Amino acid sequence: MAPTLENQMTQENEPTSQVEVVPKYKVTVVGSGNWGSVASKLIASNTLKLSSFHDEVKMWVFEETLPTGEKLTEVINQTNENVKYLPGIKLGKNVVADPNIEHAVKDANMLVFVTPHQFMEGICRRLVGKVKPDVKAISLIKGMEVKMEGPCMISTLISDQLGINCCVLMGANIANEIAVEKFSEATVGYREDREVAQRWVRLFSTSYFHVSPVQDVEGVELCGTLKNVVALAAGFVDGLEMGNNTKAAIMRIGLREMKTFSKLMFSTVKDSTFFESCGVADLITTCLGGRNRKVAEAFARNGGKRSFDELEAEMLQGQKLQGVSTARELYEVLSKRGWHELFPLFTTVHDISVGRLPPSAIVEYSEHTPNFSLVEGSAQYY
Ligand SMILES: NC(=O)C1=CN([C@@H]2O[C@H](COP(=O)(O)OP(=O)(O)OC[C@H]3O[C@@H](n4cnc5c(N)ncnc54)[C@H](O)[C@@H]3O)[C@@H](O)[C@H]2O)C=CC1
Ligand SMILES: O=C(CO)COP(=O)(O)O
Repeated sequence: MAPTLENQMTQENEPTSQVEVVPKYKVTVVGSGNWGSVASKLIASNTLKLSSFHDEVKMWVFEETLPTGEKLTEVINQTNENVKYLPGIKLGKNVVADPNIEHAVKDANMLVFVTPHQFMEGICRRLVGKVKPDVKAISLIKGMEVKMEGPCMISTLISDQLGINCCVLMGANIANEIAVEKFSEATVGYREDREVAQRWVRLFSTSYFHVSPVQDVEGVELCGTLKNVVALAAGFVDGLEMGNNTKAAIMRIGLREMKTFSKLMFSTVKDSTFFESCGVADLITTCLGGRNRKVAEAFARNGGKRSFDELEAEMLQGQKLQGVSTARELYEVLSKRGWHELFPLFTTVHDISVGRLPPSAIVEYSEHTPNFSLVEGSAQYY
C-alpha cells in the first residue's frame, strides 16, 4: 500500500537516512479579515521554517473592489499587505491571495477556517466535494449556528458538511496585537487525534504566540463563542460609565453562564478548559479591548438609539461583530429549552441589542433578579 502523506509526516523534521522526496503539507487559509490576515502571517512565518510544510500559504479572499478601483486580491499580492483589514503589516511574501475558493482549497492538506461565522454555511456548501478527503481542518471562528436540534458549533458544521476532521483554535487573541508580535497564548481543542493537534500547534506556535492543546473541542469553541456575548454586556457597562467593579461583576456572572451553558449542552466539557487561554483569558481581553465591547459601548452611549448594524458599519469598516448574532442564536436556544431564567445575562444582552430593553437594564436586571447576582442561580449546578 502506498504510504499516505499522514504516515510519512508523523516523524516531523527528523532527519531521514535516505535522500527521498517527502511530500509536504500544503496549507490554505479560508478567510482574510483582520484575524484571518494575522493567522496567515503567523502560519507563513512557520511554513518557511518547518520542512514538513510547503512554503507557500494560500489565502482565500472574499473579493472586493477598493475605493481606488483595484481588486483587494491584486493589491494583497502586489504589496504583500491586506490594506483593508490589516493595513501596515506585511503578511510574508509566501502568502498568496486567491479570490477563487475552490481553486484555493483543492490541493490543501490543511485548511484553516477563519471567516465571520455567519458566512460559514454558504462556504461549506460551496466546498462539498471540492476538498481532499483526508484534509485536516481547524476553525478559528468564534460563533455557532442554530438548527432545529439545537446549537451547531462551526467545527461540527465543517466536519459534517465536508466529512473531515476539524480542530479549533481559540484564545485571548486580539488580532492587531498579535500582528505586531506582542506575546499571547492560544488553545487548540481536539477530539481524538493528538498527532493532528500537535501538527496544528507546530504550525501556529512562534516565540510570541504560545499554543497549548486541550482534548475538548466543544469546551474550547463554546468559550470563544460565548465570551462575545459577555463582551457586549461589558461594553454596555462602559457606555454607562459604571466603572470597573461593575464590569468585573459582569465578567464573573458571564463566565458562570458560559460554563453552565457549555456543560448543559455538552457533558464532556472540562472545568479546566475555562482556565486556558480560550476561557478566562479571552473573556478578559475581549471585555477590555475587543470590537464587540467597543461597539456595545457606543450603542449604550447613544441610549440604544443607533442600531448595532449602523454602528458596526461606521466603526469597523467592513470588519464584523460576532456577539450580536451569537446573542440572538443563544436566545433561540434558551427559548426552545425554557432556559431564560437560568441565563439572565445572556437573555438581557439580547433584549438590549434588539431594543426591547434599554442599555441600563444590564445592571437593573442584576439588582432585581435574585439569581443574576447575589443568590446562586443556574450557576449553582456547575
Ligand atoms: N479580529 C480578531 O481580533 C479576532 C477574530 N476572531 C474570530 O475570527 C473570525 C473571523 O474574524 P476576522 O478575521 O477578524 O474577520 P473580520 O471581522 O475582519 O471580517 C471581515 C471579513 O469577512 C469577509 N466577508 C464579508 N462578506 C463576506 C461574505 N459574504 N462571505 C464571506 N466572507 C465575507 C470580508 O471579506 C473580510 O475578510 C470571527 O469569528 C472572529 O470572532 C478570533 C480571534 C481574534
Ligand atoms: O476574539 C477576540 C479576541 O480573542 C476578538 O474579539 P472581538 O471580535 O470582540 O474584537
